[in-house]
Amino acid sequence: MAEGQIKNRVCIVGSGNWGSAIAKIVGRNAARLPNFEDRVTMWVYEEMIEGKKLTEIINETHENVKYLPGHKLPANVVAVPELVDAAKDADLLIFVVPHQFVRTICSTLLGKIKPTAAALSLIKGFDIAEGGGIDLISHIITRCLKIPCAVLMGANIASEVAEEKFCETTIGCRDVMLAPMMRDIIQTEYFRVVVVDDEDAVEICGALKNIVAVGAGFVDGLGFGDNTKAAVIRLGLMEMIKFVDVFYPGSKLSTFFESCGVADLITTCYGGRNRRVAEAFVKTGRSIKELEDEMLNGQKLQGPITAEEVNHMLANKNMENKFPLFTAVFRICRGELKPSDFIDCIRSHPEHMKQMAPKCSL
Ligand SMILES: NC(=O)c1ccc[n+]([C@@H]2O[C@H](COP(=O)([O-])OP(=O)(O)OC[C@H]3O[C@@H](n4cnc5c(N)ncnc54)[C@H](O)[C@@H]3O)[C@@H](O)[C@H]2O)c1
Ligand SMILES: O=P(O)(O)OC[C@H](O)CO
Repeated sequence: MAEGQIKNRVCIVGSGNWGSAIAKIVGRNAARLPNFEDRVTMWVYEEMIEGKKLTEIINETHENVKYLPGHKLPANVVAVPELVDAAKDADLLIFVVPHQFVRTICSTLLGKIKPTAAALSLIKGFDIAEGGGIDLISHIITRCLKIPCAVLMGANIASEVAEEKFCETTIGCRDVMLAPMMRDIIQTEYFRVVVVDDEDAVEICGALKNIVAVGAGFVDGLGFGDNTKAAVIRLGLMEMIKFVDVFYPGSKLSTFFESCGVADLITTCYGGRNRRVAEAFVKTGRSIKELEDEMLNGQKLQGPITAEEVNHMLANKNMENKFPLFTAVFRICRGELKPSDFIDCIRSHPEHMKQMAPKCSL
């Protein structure tokens, strides 16, 4: 990051639904804070909208008419179609793309960004690692680009944030020098930031909650009620805690009580896209891919792919039965089980077998 009187330049890598909502916040903060350059670049994966380039529409109208229609972006947010042009001078790179695109983006940026830059990832998801495990997206960014990467996750449905409805978010950042800068460029009166140092657990919460949201959509589609959904949320939370406990030991239980944990689970299981498409999947019997294309107008689902990535690791480690909810979501999305099998899969959940309160090593 630039020090002293030098102003930090920000690039937002991504311009989807969440990318555009966060651009509204970041643009305004950059314009008002003395230690940031006013101009914020926003990399846009170029596409044509009714014969016109999306970048041109955004720069002329200050509205991302495809991914966040009805909301004006600040005029200092400039849409740039070339990734390297957008990112090369940035001191802070805010990554906010569907997780399946991150490796390609990193390889395009390799050697083309400032070596002193820092990153903040808003991406909820994992990737498959060599050797049968999973990779955290922030780790991929750090490893590929050789820059530090903090994370931001929370109960943050983009449309509500864009409407400036009050909410909280969690930044996971171990670097005490970078944390205030990250908070300042993000925080507003209506978007309140809590910074914790438990980076990996924050990010894992953000990824895993999307699997639980798919389960919540299944029970909605099957016509169950709020008690059932509460059970899915609770069992999902317990699997999230166990996942972190087993695979990322040393994380803190308190992180699950931040916005990135319980709060995001609740919002996503009631108001998110993963829930909505999973409900339609049960009600219509059509494929998730078909419904994603039809219902989301180019926006991307993260839950079904994350369930697949997590299952890849659980199956390799022979641990699918320890995470029956994650496993059932994966098998139902894949067509190996019927949606109506969901409750049977979680009826005898390990959480129901405990005789006493769990002993958690977190
Ligand atoms: N939308 C939300 O409410 C929300 C809230 C919090 C976090 N998130 C997370 O933020 C991340 C980004 O989500 P989003 O809602 O901004 O995106 P989105 O779901 O709106 O995805 C669409 C974006 O992907 C881009 N895209 C399509 N094909 C591409 C390609 N081949 N390469 C690169 N980009 C391509 C599109 O141009 C568009 O900008 C996800 O991990 C999501 O889980 C989303
Ligand atoms: O719409 P979803 O299901 O991708 O969830 C959006 C956000 O992650 C909620 O915080």
